[in-house]
Amino acid sequence: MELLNMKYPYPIMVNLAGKQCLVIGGGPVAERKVFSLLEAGARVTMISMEFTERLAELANHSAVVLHRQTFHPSMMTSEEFMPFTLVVAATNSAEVNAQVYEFATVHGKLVNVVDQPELSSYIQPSVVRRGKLVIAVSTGGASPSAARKIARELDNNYGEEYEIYLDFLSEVRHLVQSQIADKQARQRMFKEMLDWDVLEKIRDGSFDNWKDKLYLAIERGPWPNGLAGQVDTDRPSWSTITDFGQRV
Ligand SMILES: C[C@@]1(CC(=O)O)C2=NC(=C\c3[nH]c(c(CCC(=O)O)c3CC(=O)O)Cc3[nH]c(c(CC(=O)O)c3CCC(=O)O)/C=C3\N/C(=C\2)[C@@H](CCC(=O)O)[C@]3(C)CC(=O)O)/[C@H]1CCC(=O)O
Ligand SMILES: NC(=O)c1ccc[n+]([C@@H]2O[C@H](COP(=O)([O-])OP(=O)(O)OC[C@H]3O[C@@H](n4cnc5c(N)ncnc54)[C@H](O)[C@@H]3O)[C@@H](O)[C@H]2O)c1
Repeated sequence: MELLNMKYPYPIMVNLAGKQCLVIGGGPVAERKVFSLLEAGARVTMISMEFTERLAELANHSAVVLHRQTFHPSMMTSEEFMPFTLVVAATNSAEVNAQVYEFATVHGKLVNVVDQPELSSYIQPSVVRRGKLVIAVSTGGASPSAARKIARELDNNYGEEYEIYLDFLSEVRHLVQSQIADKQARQRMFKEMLDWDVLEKIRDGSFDNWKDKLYLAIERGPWPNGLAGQVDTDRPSWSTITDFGQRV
């Protein structure tokens, strides 16, 4: 079976809020990994002989815990290792990084090895963030520069307005879920509301006013309870959901 031979990375968004993560190494690459872990709300512990200035500064503000020492598997009993959800091997020694990998894998931890993508159990993509919208680009280690370049292109195409847009979509989705009982009606609404010119409204400053009117209209209803197509004439008809948002 074709599927059995596939070995593509499995793309998931991991919730690391409040999770303990361990980073071995304290150079610029470790620093980059630590900043993205902190952005995800992780609690970071580091082991390294040396640390960059910014890492030392983070430690001064209690954002990370630093252990200034050489990594050796024996220095951590498995009990101590238990709290770590994931591990990053970011020293400049391929041998030490491979040791970290072995050690972490034996203990069932997710591990990123910065110089050996083939060992990594996860690879870090290049990321564009707009609030709830996360666009991740990966080449699976083939060309980190290409991943970065493509992410920059997306960065130019998806402006800051997407943060407000995603908050809006999330909010209106909850509102629709509470107001429209019929599943088909809801799903059609979710699809068709993407055709409303919301991004345009955010850009031209008319969004807040329009949103208030839209929410009132959704709350006012009434919305169909029957099957698609069986809608009373005084209710917003199926054919007008697309332009419902434009008319409020
Ligand atoms: C996306 C990003 C995320 C991040 O790290 O935060 C990331 N690398 C970034 C930048 C970058 N890295 C390197 C350059 C120099 C130019 C070049 O070499 O191309 C640049 C470009 C730059 O700095 O502009 C050098 C490099 N990187 C790796 C190796 C080792 C090797 O290939 O063996 C070497 C060679 C070391 C050497 O030999 O000197 C390995 C990995 N780098 C990855 C991720 C993973 C694969 C991502 C993928 O392709 O899917 C992977 C496998 C492991 C991992 O880290 O998970 C981040 C962009 C952040 C942003 O968006 O701004
Ligand atoms: N994944 C990526 O995006 C990427 C990008 C560039 C480079 N790299 C690779 O990452 C490696 C690290 O890059 P860097 O610029 O941060 O290197 P660096 O040389 O500046 O820092 C290495 C760090 O590892 C620590 N270290 C070394 N041996 C150790 C040990 N036995 N125990 C504990 N700490 C130890 C050092 O004290 C230092 O803080 C590079 O050698 C390169 O192979 C990866």
